[in-house]
Amino acid sequence: MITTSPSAQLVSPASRTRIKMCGFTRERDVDAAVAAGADAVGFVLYAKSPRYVPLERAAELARRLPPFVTPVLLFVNEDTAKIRAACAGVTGAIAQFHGDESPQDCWAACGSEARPYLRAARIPLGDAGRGFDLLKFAQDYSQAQAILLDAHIDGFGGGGQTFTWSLLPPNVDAHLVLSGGLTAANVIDGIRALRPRCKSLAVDVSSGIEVPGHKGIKDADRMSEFVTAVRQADQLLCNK
Ligand SMILES: O=C(O)c1ccccc1N[C@@H]1O[C@H](COP(=O)(O)O)[C@@H](O)[C@H]1O
Repeated sequence: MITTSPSAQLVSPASRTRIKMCGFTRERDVDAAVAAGADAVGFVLYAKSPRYVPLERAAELARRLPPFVTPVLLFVNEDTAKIRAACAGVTGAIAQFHGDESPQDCWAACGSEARPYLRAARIPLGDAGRGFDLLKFAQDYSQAQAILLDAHIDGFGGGGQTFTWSLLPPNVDAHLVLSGGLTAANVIDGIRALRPRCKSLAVDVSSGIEVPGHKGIKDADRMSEFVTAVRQADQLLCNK
């Protein structure tokens, strides 16, 4: 017989928010992310990023991952042949397109090979977010496995900035991944604001799990706190 403490709550599978952590450069941080409960671990293959790792290094780090933790390769306006080669070099990898890639670019690099990919939608900061047509974007990139929402900043991403979640449309016919400036302190609000608006919601964090001032160097405590906060959000939404 399975017993639970009176205060224990079962979280239904539908309400378990998947967590991607991104921008890894070190073995110990990858291991800590897995231990904390990350579902996906991202590697930035964009040479201008402070979190950049060459493909061989990403592949080496990804080999540490246990089954059912997905490696994600992040690209910004990369050459199609290089994307294909990179994905082929990392077992089980999915791609994240974070630049100006068109639907056709994404299809040529991944879709035509039946490889899942995420497409980043870079939402303008503040009130300007109102002008971003997420419904059209989701339709244009309907072949993507999910649309990843990030704040529009210089340098394409990883800036630790939030956009205004409340300005997004109430009904988006897509799986969404919320990112951009998430931390253990704000992710509960983010999940509560976004999950009712889409088919499913996952979250993605990079800056918010780093040692302050050290891009690409992750903090094990921050990773655990982030996962704990996401699980609290799941409980809150489960009990509504
Ligand atoms: O991490 C980077 O340096 C980066 C560079 C270029 C494009 C995207 C990048 N990171 C991604 O941006 C989002 C949000 O990150 P943050 O939590 O606000 O730091 C996330 O998907 C990162 O992987």
